[in-house]
Amino acid sequence: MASIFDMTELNNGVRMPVFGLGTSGNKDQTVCNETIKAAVDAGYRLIDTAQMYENEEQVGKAIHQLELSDKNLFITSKLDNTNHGYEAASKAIDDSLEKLGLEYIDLYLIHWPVVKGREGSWQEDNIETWRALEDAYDAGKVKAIGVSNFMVKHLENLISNCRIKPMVNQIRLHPGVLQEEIVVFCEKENITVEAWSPLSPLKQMSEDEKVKAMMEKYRKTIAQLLLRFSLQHNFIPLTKSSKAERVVENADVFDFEISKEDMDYLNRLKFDDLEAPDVDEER
Ligand SMILES: NC(=O)C1=CN([C@@H]2O[C@H](COP(=O)(O)OP(=O)(O)OC[C@H]3O[C@@H](n4cnc5c(N)ncnc54)[C@H](OP(=O)(O)O)[C@@H]3O)[C@@H](O)[C@H]2O)C=CC1
Ligand SMILES: O=C1CO[C@H](CO)[C@@H](O)[C@@H]1O
Repeated sequence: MASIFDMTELNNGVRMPVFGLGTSGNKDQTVCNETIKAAVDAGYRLIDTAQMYENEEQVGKAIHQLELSDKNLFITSKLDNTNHGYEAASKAIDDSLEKLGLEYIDLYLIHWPVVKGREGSWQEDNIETWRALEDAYDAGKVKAIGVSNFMVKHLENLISNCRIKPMVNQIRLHPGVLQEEIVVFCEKENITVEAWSPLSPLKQMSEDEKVKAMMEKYRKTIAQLLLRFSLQHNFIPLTKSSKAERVVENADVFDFEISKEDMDYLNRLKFDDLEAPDVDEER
């Protein structure tokens, strides 16, 4: 991976940055302003928010301070679990556009496949909700549409019942949680994979002697090793910090390559306290 400015092409031809800034937990306007400015200065172009994070307005304000047209930002938001269903989802997309202060959103995702009150009918629910995303796509309100936390059965159901195939699936991925079945499925279906919480094993890995040796060998922090690991898997990592200096540190991952032997070691790591979420649990 040569540069933070590299782009990948989605299955509809839209180009998406290969490295992203997460914003979950950053609601404070000053924190949003400082971290988003630091990110864009460091080369991040993809910014990930969600209705659930209750910060679309703050993220919108922060990006509008940056002379958006010059910076070519790629903004993602996600449908809140309470907004499933055609009517509610259509309205929710308009709400996101308004809160973000944008004419269009680059990527809009269904956040979770199984939600409260609709757990017994997730198949129909996802098909109906997806129709709202398809119509918003046709109307130019969103430039790409996708899903998050969808496993193979959820995607199979959607793909066999939709007009427009999802372009992206955003799932939890890091050493210890590699979710191979869904990753291979997405590769086969040409659905781009984003990795959420890529830094989850920071603490666990800090106690690992081999990882400590890698830090010396590559002269990188564990956070940087984890983000590089994600890039070498061809995932788009989304990483968040409330501190501008960490946002900058996390972007400094395009000048080294983790060897195959070290990747194999990181791929084999397992942690008792880190696992993939149970996506069938209602939310
Ligand atoms: N689709 C989904 O269901 C989900 C999507 N997401 C998305 O993915 C994004 C990333 O996931 P998230 O778990 O937030 O982020 P990360 O995996 O990047 O981890 C963030 C945590 O690590 C800390 N951190 C960040 N950088 C460093 C560093 N260099 N050194 C040490 N600690 C560091 C942060 O603390 P501090 O802020 O104090 O620096 C924070 O506690 C989210 O923000 C969100 O946009 C996340 C979860 C679920
Ligand atoms: O996007 C998200 C941010 O973090 C939350 C708590 O871990 C998740 O549940 C959610 O999906």
